[in-house]
Amino acid sequence: MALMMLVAWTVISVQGKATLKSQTTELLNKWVQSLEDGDRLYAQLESIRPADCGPDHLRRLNTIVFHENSISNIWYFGAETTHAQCSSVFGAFDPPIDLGDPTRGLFSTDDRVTWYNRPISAIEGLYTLTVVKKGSYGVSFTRTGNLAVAEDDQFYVADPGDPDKIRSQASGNPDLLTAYKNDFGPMVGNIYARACSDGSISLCYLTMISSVTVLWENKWPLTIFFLFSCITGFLVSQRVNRIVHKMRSPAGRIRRAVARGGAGFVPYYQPIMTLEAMECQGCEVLARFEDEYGKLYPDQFIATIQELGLTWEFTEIIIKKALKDLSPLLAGRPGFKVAVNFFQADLEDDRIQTVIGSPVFKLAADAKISLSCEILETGIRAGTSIAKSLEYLRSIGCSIAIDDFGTGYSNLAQVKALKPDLIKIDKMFIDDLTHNSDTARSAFINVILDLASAQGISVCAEGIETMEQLAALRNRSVDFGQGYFFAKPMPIQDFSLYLLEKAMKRRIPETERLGKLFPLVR
Ligand SMILES: Nc1nc2c(ncn2[C@@H]2O[C@@H]3COP(=O)(O)O[C@H]4[C@@H](O)[C@H](n5cnc6c(=O)[nH]c(N)nc65)O[C@@H]4COP(=O)(O)O[C@H]3[C@H]2O)c(=O)[nH]1
Repeated sequence: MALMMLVAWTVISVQGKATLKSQTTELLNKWVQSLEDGDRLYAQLESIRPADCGPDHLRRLNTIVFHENSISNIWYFGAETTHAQCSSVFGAFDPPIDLGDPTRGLFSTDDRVTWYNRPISAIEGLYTLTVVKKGSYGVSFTRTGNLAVAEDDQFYVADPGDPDKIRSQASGNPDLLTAYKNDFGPMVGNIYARACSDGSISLCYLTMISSVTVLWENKWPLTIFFLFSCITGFLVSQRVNRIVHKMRSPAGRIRRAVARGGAGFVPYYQPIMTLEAMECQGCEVLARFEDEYGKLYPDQFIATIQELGLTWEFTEIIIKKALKDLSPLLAGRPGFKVAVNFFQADLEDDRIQTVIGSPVFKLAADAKISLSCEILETGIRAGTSIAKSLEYLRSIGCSIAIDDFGTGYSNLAQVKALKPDLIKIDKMFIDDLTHNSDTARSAFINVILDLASAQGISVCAEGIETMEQLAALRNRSVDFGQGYFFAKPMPIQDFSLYLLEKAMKRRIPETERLGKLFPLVR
């Protein structure tokens, strides 16, 4: 945008400078013409007799002014060469006005006219530029603009009688600039530019022309400038919007979190219980996410992770965090299974060596934690190399679980081929399970149980919420269960307490037995 504005501004400046230069040259020519007119006039004026400021004298002065193009007023000084006796515009002065040296300029400002800094109320409001005096007469020129020259920040006024001669000067004098501003009338404004002369004197003619004039006279750069501004403004705002939106979108947030090594991802743990002994034999690791923009739940970010192709990076982050959380907790619990959800994409194709061969498995082995790889039933597709990956995982000590079983369309042969250690029956089959239920879903559970028992595969029921569901599952000899009935997924602090509490309860019968063996003697 800055570049576009620079281009637009350069175009305007170049155009503006050209305009200023031509206007300055025009002004200079008019000025020289005026001076020549004045010179021609003096001889004629000196011949006027009698010069007494009487009606006849004034009429003759007026007649001369009438026929002149560039002369606006004729002054008569008489014997007192510094005192104006009369003028063609103002008539006779009584008493005469002391003008001092009338070869100097007269400047007018908005609210007063100053002649040598002395207000002359009689001619207030009129704009007379310069009086050039020769002999008894002086002339004021028709306003053609003043000629000014500038060198660096010095500001000079040219002598009207000799444009090459500098008569007055000011350095940043605001009064003088104001005076010029007014003398230039509507042309003058807040922009001034220099058009340097080519001559030997290193002076630049300075004129001031309003920015409005410059822009107005150069409509096309102005149009381009505004168009550029509008378009760039629009594009920039769009871009900013997109960036902000991207940053706040789930995709942006997840990408940032993964890039920062998993900041914002927190593993939660949900206990997996043995339904016979009702003991916590393992847990499922379920990811949660929270950053400065708030929380995201798995149904909001799991698909995004897949779309971004960050599946393994994410799984590694979760496994590492879970191992760090659980290592101190599971030291005395051999056989405790930590189930982690895997993405199907990571188990397919050539990812097996690069991805599955990850150091996280070594970390798990070092911490003596047995991982269980959960893979969605919907992820089982014929013709993929998923079986090879699962074989590899099994070889490094990972057990295999088919998650959300019943929601996919895998046939039993496909499932058998994968040789899973565990099948997790989806919650929807558990939802309408009652003690005596004989619905189609409940019949499906029986089929799975038969299949699993024939193949030596364990079964876990997901989403157990009620005592009734639990009873029905225990009656069917389902091995494991998971659900809000036992506990919701929880952060590591709560999960540690949960395990501790369970361990304490297990010891109670022992304590009771001890109590019986060694009753308290009071
Ligand atoms: N209504 C009800 N819900 C229960 C009950 N017991 C457990 N759940 C919920 O059911 C989901 C079980 O996990 P899932 O089938 O693996 O389904 C998971 C899993 O497929 C995926 N997911 C979660 N964390 C991860 C992860 O770290 N990696 C991968 N790849 N997927 C994950 O997101 C899914 C949803 O996870 P969550 O929202 O944590 O939802 C969890 C859990 O909170 C219950 O009794 N009632």
